[in-house]
Amino acid sequence: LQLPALHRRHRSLKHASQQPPLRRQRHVRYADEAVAPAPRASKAQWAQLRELVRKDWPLLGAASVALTGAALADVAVPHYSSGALTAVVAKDAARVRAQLWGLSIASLASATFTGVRGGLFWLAGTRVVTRLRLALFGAMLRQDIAFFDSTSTGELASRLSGDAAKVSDVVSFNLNIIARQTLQAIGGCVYLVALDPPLAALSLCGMALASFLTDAYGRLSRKYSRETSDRLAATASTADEAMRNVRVARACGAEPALYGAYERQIARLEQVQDRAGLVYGLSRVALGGCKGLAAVATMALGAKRVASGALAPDAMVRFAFYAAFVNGAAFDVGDQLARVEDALGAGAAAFELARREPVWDGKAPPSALDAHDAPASPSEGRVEFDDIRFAYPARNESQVLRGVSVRVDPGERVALVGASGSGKSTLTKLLLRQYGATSGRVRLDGVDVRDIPQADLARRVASVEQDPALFSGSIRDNVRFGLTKDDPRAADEKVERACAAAGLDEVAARLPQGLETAAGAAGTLLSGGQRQRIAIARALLRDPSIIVLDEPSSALDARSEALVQRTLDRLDCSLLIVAHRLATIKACDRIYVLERGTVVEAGTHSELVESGGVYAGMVARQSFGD
Ligand SMILES: Nc1ncnc2c1ncn2[C@@H]1O[C@H](COP(=O)(O)OP(=O)(O)OP(=O)(O)O)[C@@H](O)[C@H]1O
Repeated sequence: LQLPALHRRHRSLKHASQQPPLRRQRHVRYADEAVAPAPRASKAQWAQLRELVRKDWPLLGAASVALTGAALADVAVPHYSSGALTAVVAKDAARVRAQLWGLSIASLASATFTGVRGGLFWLAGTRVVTRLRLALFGAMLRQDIAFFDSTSTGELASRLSGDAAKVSDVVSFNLNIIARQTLQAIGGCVYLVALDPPLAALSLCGMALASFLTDAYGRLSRKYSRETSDRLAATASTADEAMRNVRVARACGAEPALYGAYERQIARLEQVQDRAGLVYGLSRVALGGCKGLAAVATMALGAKRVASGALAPDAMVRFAFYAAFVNGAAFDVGDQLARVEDALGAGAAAFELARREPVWDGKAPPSALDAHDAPASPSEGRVEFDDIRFAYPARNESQVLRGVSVRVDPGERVALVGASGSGKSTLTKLLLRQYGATSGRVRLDGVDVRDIPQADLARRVASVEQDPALFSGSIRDNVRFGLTKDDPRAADEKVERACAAAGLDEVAARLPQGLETAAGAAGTLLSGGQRQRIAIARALLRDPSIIVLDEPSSALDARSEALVQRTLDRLDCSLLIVAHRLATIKACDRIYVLERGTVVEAGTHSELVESGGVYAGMVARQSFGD
């Protein structure tokens, strides 16, 4: 599952815009349509499975040798057990002993080889699931941000855990059983034909009918399996959203509504699982019936042939043993083949995701995973938004930015103000290259941001979001998040300096373990203001040439606000601030006022107040886009 070479992923905007909408690429189907047999697992899925196991060929080779040994030993078992039985009936003690010795050796050999085979296949399966999960997680990290707008994290987690495990079972168990039972069935068939060809032909007809039924069941089960995994992903996504937002849910008394939503998703899942169970039951009835009738017919013909003298009674006993042995093996092969198809059906979405190419434009890929060695370019922090038009991919029809031009010169502080929804944050997202402009250019130091490797862009532009995201780990870990240990910027004294500049030191002094205090999953153990300071310290530590600051309107108290303001004043890098506070705005070199995706005014605080326009109205109302 190596991702294709980078150059193949360079796409033109035109190409990108021809991609089908993301919704259509996903496979969650909720309609309770009649279940039609699904096509066989596609060649692509088999090819991906082969690719996954390729590195484990030595392991699988050794497992196959053990498997062949186990199968041969197993084929010998009915020979000795039927021989022992006929010797017992004939009261031939010497033959009974000889047969029992043979049976003991065959059984011990079978047990040993089976153990080795099982262990080695298990190991191979573990490696496959690890590789698939890594490929999936890497693919997720590489996706364009628009992908995450239309795919829930719960669904992705479900692909990563459940679907990947199913695919690994194919290697650990299913293919292993298929190979073993196929060898046993072939060996047994050879034995049957050698014993009595007409009787063998009848037995084989019964098996052919059973395999036809198994195949039909396999197709249905594959379809159900795909549906089950999609619906499981949907339930995971509902649960994930509810758990992530449990505090809001509690505050709104929304638990019953959330429970109801989950219950509906589970009911849909149950529906498809019920149908799958019914089909499974019916298939067992048909297969069991077919097996039983084939055994009766074989016995009847065998009895006739023994009565006519065409077949020795001893040979008939052997035949009965081997017919049951081959029947069992053939049945298992069919059953396991259905499970393989089933698992590949369930894993199809995971495979597709692992191979999904992010939709992007420009020379550099959108994820730093693909640009480890990008050299740090010198940067002066000059930004130009040049006649930007933009609509979010998930909402193509509504233009959020309509011809916006904004400039930030090196070392300048520039504020974006305007009513909620006017497009201020969106503009900053284009600088961070979370999305690509539909038309127009965003340049950093004269270079289109789409051509700057993501790792380099992350070095030059730091961002402080309105509601900063934190990761599990300590406050210190969160401040140096993303920096490697050998990065000189991650040194303890630098972290402490950045924390002091952001006012985090006094927060840490009040916490039991200072900067080592856990932030809690998603920063739940800290207040909004504390999270904001961590994000500011994180940005300062990176020593960027420009900081994008989406200012919260209320997360900091007056004292912290003054402290952060003083810190910002001392910075010599450029600042692009989505501003909500007069103190911040006044200190800016230029202010752009946005209204419904266009710049309606630009200038300094005093110029704009004097002009008596939209901004002057905001100042009069003391309201800056809240
Ligand atoms: N990921 C997204 N997908 C689709 N539409 C979005 C997305 N993010 C924002 N929008 C829409 O884009 C418009 C502009 O949003 P934006 O966040 O840029 O506004 P803003 O001026 O920063 O507002 P605020 O001051 O409230 O943060 C809004 O109508 C919003 O609904």
